[in-house]
Amino acid sequence: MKHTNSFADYTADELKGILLLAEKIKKDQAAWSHVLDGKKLYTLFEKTSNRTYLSFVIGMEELGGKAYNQKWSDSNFTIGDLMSEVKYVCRNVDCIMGRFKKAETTLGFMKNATVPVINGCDNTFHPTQALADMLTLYEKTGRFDAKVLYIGAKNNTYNSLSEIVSKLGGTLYGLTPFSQVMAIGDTFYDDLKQTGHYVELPTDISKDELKKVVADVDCVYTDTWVDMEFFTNPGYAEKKDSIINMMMPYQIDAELMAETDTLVFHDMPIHPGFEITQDIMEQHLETILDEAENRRHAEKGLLVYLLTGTLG
Ligand SMILES: NC(=O)NCCC[C@H](N)C(=O)O
Repeated sequence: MKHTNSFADYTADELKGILLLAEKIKKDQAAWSHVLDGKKLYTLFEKTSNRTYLSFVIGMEELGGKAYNQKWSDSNFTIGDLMSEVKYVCRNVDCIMGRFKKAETTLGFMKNATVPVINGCDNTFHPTQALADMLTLYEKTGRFDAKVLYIGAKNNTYNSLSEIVSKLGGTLYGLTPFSQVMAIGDTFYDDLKQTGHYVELPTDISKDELKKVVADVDCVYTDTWVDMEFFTNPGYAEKKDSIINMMMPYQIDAELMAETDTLVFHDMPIHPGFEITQDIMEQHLETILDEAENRRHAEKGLLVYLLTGTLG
């Protein structure tokens, strides 16, 4: 029984196995349409969602299983003892996917659950997005050891992407002038640096130097400058202008992407005019939609692995 939160809990071979399984299922969906017959997935959303909801619910159905969705606000998890509620849920379902605002809640579920719990994005990690990103990179480059330049806020998506790229032998270059408040261990980034596959770029890097990195990598990746729940944080309105001013020099724009065929990824929802310009978004939208669709395919590989113990 295995939970999915930090990729520190997975070996590189396991991750490659899940991605290859995902690719196999994607190429012959009919052959896998009964593999999870009778299996039940409970999906819980405290944070809002489009891709995580659709990909898990439809993915589970395509594998022969069923997903039962619940809004966090309609649930009883916060009005009583969490441990006993989680244990009760596990008497009913085979797997839990939770998208919670805080890592403490994700970890509370993982500590008490007797079925696999998948983190569907909290304030620290977004592992299923990272699996979809690697599947997309593998499809487009034929390699697991891809080179990725992430430009944007240091956040949940960044953490999981950094973990998986470095674990699979690629290189993650991070240009992250702004950091979200996250419940991450003190040594997380130092440990990544120790791998030799994670490089933090100086925020005063010149545009010419940055363009050289862009030309050298397989993919430039960006995400929203503030996580979705951040909008409701007290004080956000006052901070908004300073965040925009700080981040605007790092926008993915035509000048940065000139004379290169480097891929552009975004985990969506996109905010054109902020982390990426409208023209660059439109130019790379098919790739971004391939990446978004791959949420479902990557999660199908993960669900089959977690619920059957096989990598196909
Ligand atoms: N594809 C997604 O699941 N996107 C939304 C989550 C990422 C973003 N960093 C957030 O937490 O709001």
